[in-house]
Amino acid sequence: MSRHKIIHNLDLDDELDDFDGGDDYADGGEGDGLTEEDQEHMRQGTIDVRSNLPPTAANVTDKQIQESLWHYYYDVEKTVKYLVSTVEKAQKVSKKATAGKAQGGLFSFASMEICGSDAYTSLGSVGGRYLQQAEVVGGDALQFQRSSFQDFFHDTPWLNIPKDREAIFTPPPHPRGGLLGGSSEGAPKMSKLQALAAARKKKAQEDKSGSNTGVETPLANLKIKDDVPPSSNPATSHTALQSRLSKPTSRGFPTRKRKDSNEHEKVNKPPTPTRVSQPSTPAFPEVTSEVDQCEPSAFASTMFSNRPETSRHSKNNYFTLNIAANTSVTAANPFAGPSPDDIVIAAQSKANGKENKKAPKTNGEKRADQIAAGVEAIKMDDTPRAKSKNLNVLAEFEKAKAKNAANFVVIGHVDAGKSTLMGRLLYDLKVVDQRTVDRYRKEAEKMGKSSFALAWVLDQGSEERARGVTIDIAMNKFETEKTSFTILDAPGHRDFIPNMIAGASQADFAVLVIDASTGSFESGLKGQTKEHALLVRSMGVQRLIIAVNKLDTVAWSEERFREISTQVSAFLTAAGFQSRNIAFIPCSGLQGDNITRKSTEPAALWYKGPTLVEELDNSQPASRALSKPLRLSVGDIFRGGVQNPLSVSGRIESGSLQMGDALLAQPSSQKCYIKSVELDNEPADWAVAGQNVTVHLSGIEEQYLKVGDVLCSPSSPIKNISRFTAKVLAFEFVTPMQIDIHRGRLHTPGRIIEIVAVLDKHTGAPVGKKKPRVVKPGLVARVVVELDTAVPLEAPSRVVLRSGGETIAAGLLE
Ligand SMILES: Nc1nc2c(ncn2[C@@H]2O[C@H](COP(=O)(O)OP(=O)(O)OP(=O)(O)O)[C@@H](O)[C@H]2O)c(=O)[nH]1
Repeated sequence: MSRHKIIHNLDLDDELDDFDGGDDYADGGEGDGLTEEDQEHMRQGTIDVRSNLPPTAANVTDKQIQESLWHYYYDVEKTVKYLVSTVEKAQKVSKKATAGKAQGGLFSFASMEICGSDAYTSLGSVGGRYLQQAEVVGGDALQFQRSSFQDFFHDTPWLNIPKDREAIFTPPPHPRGGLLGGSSEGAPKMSKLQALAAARKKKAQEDKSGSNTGVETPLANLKIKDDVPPSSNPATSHTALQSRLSKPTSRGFPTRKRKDSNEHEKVNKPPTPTRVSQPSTPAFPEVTSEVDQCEPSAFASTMFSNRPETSRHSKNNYFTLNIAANTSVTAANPFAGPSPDDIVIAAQSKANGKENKKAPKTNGEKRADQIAAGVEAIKMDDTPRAKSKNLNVLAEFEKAKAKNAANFVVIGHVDAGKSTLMGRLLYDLKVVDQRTVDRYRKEAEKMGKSSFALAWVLDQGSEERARGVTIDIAMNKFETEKTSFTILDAPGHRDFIPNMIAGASQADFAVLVIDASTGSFESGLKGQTKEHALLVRSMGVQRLIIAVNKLDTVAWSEERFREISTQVSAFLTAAGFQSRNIAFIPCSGLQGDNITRKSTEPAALWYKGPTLVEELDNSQPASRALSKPLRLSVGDIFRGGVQNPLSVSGRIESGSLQMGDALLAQPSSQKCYIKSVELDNEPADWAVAGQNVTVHLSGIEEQYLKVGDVLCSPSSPIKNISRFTAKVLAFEFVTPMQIDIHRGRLHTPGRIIEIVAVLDKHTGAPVGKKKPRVVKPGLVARVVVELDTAVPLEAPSRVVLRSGGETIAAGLLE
């Protein structure tokens, strides 16, 4: 049985009895308090042992026999063996002592030196190891000791000991341990009889001083924390224990319930792994502030491990603290603690005000809220408004003959080389200058991550740089002759898929980066390569450019390129991409081959197709929902414009806006006004669908706006809904279940309450059973989703449904 189990199986009462009896063990009683059964065992055992002892051990007393019998649980054989060996040892000592005496009695004195101060102070009593041994065996040795002692001093006047006969007391070689005090760790192991004698001595001292230290120590170890109500468990409460432990007892031996002669030793050993340990200090600062609390011993912890959790140290507290602590220490230990997905969602739901859900309001509170809302509604808005130029924005847009604008999201498995590829592209197009890249290179080298220098052009966060992983969408712009592009560099790590979804929701098309190096393509395909491709497709992305990257690692093998292209295009067409909308480019982001210039590598000359930038420029201009009502998804909120107004940035999904326009923020239903507009950090009078814009607002306070909200025109507002029907493609098994609903930056909890039908992928007609209980991965189904709170959503928004950190389905609101 494991030690853990042994300790758990101990009976508390038994153990406490042992504590009671442990000291009585040495009180000299001869079986006082023994049960009748024990007395009979003892009587018979004494007879048996005596009859088995050899003549050399004739001097052994009944008391010694009985102590040994008790120790060995009436095992006659062991008792005899033990007593014989003890007598033999004593006789050896005695012989040596005799020899010593013959040499002037110095040996016995030397022996006393070995015993050290114990022997000296316990002279004639117990405690000194040597003397004690002699006393136990009785007979010759002890007599010899005493006589030799007397002999030694017979010619010595009192207190006038000649120098050459003075004792030199040397301390014991090890700190004294065990029952005589001090730690038993590192101390020489006591013999059993030494332990008995030590216990006697201790008892005698306690009797003298009237103190009860013998029970106080285990009691202190068993101390139950004050926050456990004493009455909750009378058998184990502090007072109950104290009264039990300090109860006087007349028994000479502990009761026979003892299971193992070594149990004390066991429970006094260092803490077991089962101990309910406090979390380490740095992670839980709040907990460490309570260091004044007594820690229970290992024994007590084990015995009381079932006690109710205290409010202060409840598991919940640990969990909350853990998250809080880890969010700030991720740089030190990046992947410790809760997953970044948890952190992202926790932070965003906090921003959405969904953390710490309040208790339902009372009627009185509701009435007060209504009155406050009414007052708010009739309040005069005295914020100075920007004067509208009353432009015909669509006509202005036509006139401007602006370049095509396109957003593309860069997706792919973690470490496929997405950021490096985009960093290279920006560097080669001179969007990023040489000095900046040199600086990144030096800094990256210092951190031992020199290969990430180009990725740092996109990965600007210190945590991203320390971890070498993209965490959030990085936005960058560049222009070709025909098009103004916005790069949305998405994280590849599965923990940051919510951020990838936010990026994909703003994209007109996608660049899928695949790591062609040996083994990486295969593992990426099983990982996020497929998931990302499926996600962007479900979110309405139709065009995909596949950058078959890191071809430098496989010597620009055309065969490898073909193999990857074949496998990936088979998967993509199965996922709903049309072959004319997908293109493959062999490239090396690190070396810059086939990104903005054709590769000059001799091994890469087999490729005659376009570079990545050329392929990007071939993209058809994205259609803009210019004539539809305004919908601006809030991607970021900040203060900092002229006179510090509240500013938001995001993509205009549909419609248009201009300075001075009134807006409605949903779901808060707060009205506000556009004070000024910025496009690409330049002031502008207006902006249209498809553009990423910054608007500085007036007439609204921060608490009414959150990331993921929608700004719309008050005349055609988006509605807040708490239930919708959607046509979704299942990535995993879908059943009525708890989910998180993602639309762009909006995340909200809810549940699938009904699976209406599984649908034919091509016709959209219901197939199979009505209201099936489960949708298998790969099938399309119509589901009804209920949200915890009403949010601005409308058909035909694209939503992603996730559960437990996995994307389970994605599709369109109906
Ligand atoms: N040999 C070689 N290594 C490359 C190439 N492109 C990127 N790498 C290396 O691959 C590693 C990962 O590059 P990143 O650009 O951070 O990859 P990523 O896909 O952006 O990573 P996440 O955004 O975290 O998913 C870095 O060490 C790069 O130097 C390439 O073309 N050839």
